[in-house]
Amino acid sequence: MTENNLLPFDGEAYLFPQLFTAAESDTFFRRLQQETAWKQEPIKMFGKEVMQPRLTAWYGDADKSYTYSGITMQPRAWNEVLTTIKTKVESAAQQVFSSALLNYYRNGQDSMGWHRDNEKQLGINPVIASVSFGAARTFKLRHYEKKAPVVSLELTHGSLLLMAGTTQHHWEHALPKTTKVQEGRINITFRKILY
Ligand SMILES: O=C(O)CCC(=O)C(=O)O
Ligand SMILES: [Fe+2]
Repeated sequence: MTENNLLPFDGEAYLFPQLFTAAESDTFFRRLQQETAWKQEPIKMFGKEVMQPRLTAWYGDADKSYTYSGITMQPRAWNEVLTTIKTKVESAAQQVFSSALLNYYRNGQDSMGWHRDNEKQLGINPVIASVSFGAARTFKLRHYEKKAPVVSLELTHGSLLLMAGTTQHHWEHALPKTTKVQEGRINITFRKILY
């Protein structure tokens, strides 16, 4: 990997700030916003059902369903725009993906809490490829056991973040709420589901 590792120890994270040009990214944002089957899903939090603070959709190879934060998602078939993005991401990541979780953060009040992408279905040291379009948002990683240090990144329009190695064991990540952003952001995390 020619990019610099952003994590000081216990994992790997690499940022490609401009995998896609601004013009490509504008088109992808608009198409993903319009063509995706967005839904707001409930999630169990301390035994209570609450709505997730974002819209989501799950796409992927037909034989790979996925359980994420307690919800099992049936994948929709890859469409043209996702296939185009996936092909470019696979060549940057040097790895093939089976599935994609799409997240639509409608504004700065939409968010994702601290978690690790450590489901057994992803294997021991998964590569997670995270592409962002639309409003730039701050993404945070922090060491899981120590809750520090915190590494903050700006995920800008057309960027790719790769998390690899032992990151999902030792680091958790989040997309915090912010009052500074009024515009939407669409994120796609490509994953490889093994079974
Ligand atoms: O929106 C982001 O950048 C984070 C998404 C994420 O962590 C996930 O889908 O697991
Ligand atoms: Fe995640």
